[in-house]
Amino acid sequence: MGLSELPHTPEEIIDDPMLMTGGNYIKEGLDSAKSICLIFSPGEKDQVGGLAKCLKLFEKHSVNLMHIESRSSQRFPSQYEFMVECAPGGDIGGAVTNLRQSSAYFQIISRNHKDNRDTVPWFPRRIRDLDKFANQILSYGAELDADHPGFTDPVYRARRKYFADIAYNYKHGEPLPHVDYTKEETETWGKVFRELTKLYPTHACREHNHVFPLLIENCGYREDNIPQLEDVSNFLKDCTGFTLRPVAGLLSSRDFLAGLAFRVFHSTQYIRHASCPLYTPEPDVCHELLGHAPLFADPAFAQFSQEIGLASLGAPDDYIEKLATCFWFTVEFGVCRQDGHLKAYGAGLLSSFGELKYSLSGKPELRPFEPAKTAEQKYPITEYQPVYFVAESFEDAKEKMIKYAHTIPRPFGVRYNPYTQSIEILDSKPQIQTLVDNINEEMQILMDALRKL
Ligand SMILES: C[C@H](O)[C@H](O)[C@H]1CNc2nc(N)[nH]c(=O)c2N1
Ligand SMILES: N[C@@H](Cc1ccccc1)C(=O)O
Ligand SMILES: [Fe+2]
Repeated sequence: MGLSELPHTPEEIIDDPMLMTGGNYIKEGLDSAKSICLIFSPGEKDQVGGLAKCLKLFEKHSVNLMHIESRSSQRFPSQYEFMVECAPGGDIGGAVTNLRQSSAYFQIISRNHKDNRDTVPWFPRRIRDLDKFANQILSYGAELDADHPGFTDPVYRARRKYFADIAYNYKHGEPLPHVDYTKEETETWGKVFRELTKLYPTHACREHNHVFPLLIENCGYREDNIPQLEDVSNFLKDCTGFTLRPVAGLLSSRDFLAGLAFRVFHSTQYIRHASCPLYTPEPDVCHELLGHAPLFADPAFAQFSQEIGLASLGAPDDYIEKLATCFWFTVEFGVCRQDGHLKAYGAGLLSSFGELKYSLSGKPELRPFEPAKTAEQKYPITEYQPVYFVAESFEDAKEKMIKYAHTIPRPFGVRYNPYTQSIEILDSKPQIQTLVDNINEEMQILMDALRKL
């Protein structure tokens, strides 16, 4: 597709005040998995018609654009900043070289990072960018074992397709689709719920046991009812600002962690196959709602999760893998000591009554949680873990994990702006100045409150 075949030509965009202001966009029609995003501000002298000149450059180098937007620059307050998304192909290298020379600010963010080693891997910058993850899941039969318990059951497969469609079609901002679960599905939930709630008082960490009664009271957590994602999401939003969005299955670590930066938790909505309620090789609604959701209602845990998410944005692949491994052995399968007893705080344990019992039985190997070492440990995703890492306390695990996350190299700082629900890339003085001003205002509020105490 050439530039001229885009839904709008560059001239049309510039002439159309609607497209040049605040929320302008060109609808994306292409697969964005391999696109490259360029963020740039034209030099000072190029303010008038700056974008038009740049767009000509892309045309000259036969680069197709999928998306263009303009914002007021946070780095040079009197100037504009542009984000263009280029489809793979054409002479992108030539266009980049040209553009870099004439730009006051220039940054490349690449979705196809493997072929573009010197660029920052793509990451979502606005909350609605999470819509792009929908069809990037690992599926059973392909990446996951084909001996999945539901693989040969046509009724179960049809049901999974139904849930996958909900997730694929979901767009940020919509209410989370309400699902009528079948009698069999509710019975599976009932069995998992009954067995787990028997174990929680002795096996789950204090924080999980503290929040659980609130979910029973507010969100319809009952043996005979599978809670609706919408109700849980609204509850979490009130507690910590966390929200859920439906996902069709296991997301890549990079995408899953990126969601956390926005305090968004990707949640599956289907339930495990009825034949094996005690353990499933994939996350399901039991795992998300019984394992993960309770802790996202805890402010300190919510903050911790978001920090891991922020640390992952734009991180190199090998660091994502290390971060995900630490995440796996803490948030997913972590064990900690509380009052001298071993307790589970990992969601994968708190949702599997088989593995929950097993993990604290004394049989599996236990090692102290030490991020640098834990990050190197290989692990299976479709069977009980052979090794668990024990933290001295829940607090200790969080602290060590955050320290570790901050060792990830990246050429800029990032910050989540909750008002615009977007990630700010902090790499200029004016931005830092704005941040300092904000903190100053918070200090005023603090001092005022202190005086009144
Ligand atoms: C980050 C880490 O790999 C983690 O275990 C993720 C992977 N992807 C996921 N995807 C979904 N849908 N749900 C999850 O709980 C996870 N966990
Ligand atoms: N094994 C977990 C689900 C899960 C699968 C994969 C990763 C994390 C959790 C359960 O049975 O509840
Ligand atoms: Fe999980």
